[in-house]
Formats: sequence, C-alpha cells, structure tokens
Amino acid sequence: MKTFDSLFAELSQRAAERPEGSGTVAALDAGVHHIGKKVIEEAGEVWIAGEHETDDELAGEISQLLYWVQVMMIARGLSPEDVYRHL
Ligand SMILES: N=c1c2ncn([C@@H]3O[C@H](COP(=O)(O)OP(=O)(O)OP(=O)(O)O)[C@@H](O)[C@H]3O)c2ncn1[C@@H]1O[C@H](COP(=O)(O)O)[C@@H](O)[C@H]1O
Repeated sequence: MKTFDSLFAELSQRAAERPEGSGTVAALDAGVHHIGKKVIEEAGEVWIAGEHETDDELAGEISQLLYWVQVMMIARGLSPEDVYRHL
C-alpha cells in the first residue's frame, strides 16, 4: 500500500525522469496556477464527500487532495520535511 512518503518519492521520480504520458509531468508543466486550481477543486470534493458521501468515497477524494498537494510541493521544490516541521 502506498503512503504519503512513498507517493511523494514516486512523483519526485516522475518529475526527474519525465516519462511519456505522466499526468504529473503534464501538471508540473502546466504550472502552479493550474495545480492550485486542482488543489481547490479536490478540497471542494472532500468537503462535499464529507457531508454527503460514503466513508470510502471520502477516502478517495482525500487521496486525490493529497496527490495534488504533493504536486504543488514538487512544483515549488518543497520536501515533506519542509511541511512536517510546521506540524
Ligand atoms: N494518485 C494519483 C492521483 N490522484 C489524483 N490524480 C489526478 O487528479 C485527477 C482528479 O480526478 P477527478 O475525478 O477529480 O477528475 P477527472 O474528471 O477524473 O479528471 P480531470 O478532468 O479533473 O483531470 C485525476 O484525473 C488524476 O489526473 C492522480 N494522478 C496520479 N496519481 C498517482 O500518481 C502516480 C504518478 O502518476 P503519473 O504521473 O500519471 O504517472 C501514479 O501512481 C498514480 O496512480
């Protein structure tokens, strides 16, 4: 099973190796403005799922939010440690 850190490592590898067909590479190329809109979109879907959907659907929306937060981190050159020190 993936964890926050293992997904971050996977996405960092995508950013470094830029494989053909990677949605992460496309998002990074689209830039922080695009990524920020996806963060907001997924956060809204988490809110709606929290109010109206099943636990599993909510978990799925949260996983997508985590993904887009990680893409934002990579776009701005942040590591998980940069975030963890604020927890
Ligand atoms: N975990 C994710 C992940 N979560 C969310 N997303 C993206 O976020 C979008 C959100 O889905 P929605 O259902 O909200 O939207 P949609 O209508 O399906 O798609 P959009 O029109 O919004 O793009 C998805 O379409 C994906 O583009 C993800 N994209 C990739 N991953 C994982 O990231 C890794 C690297 O992926 P690639 O860079 O594509 O190889 C792989 O392990 C993937 O499984």
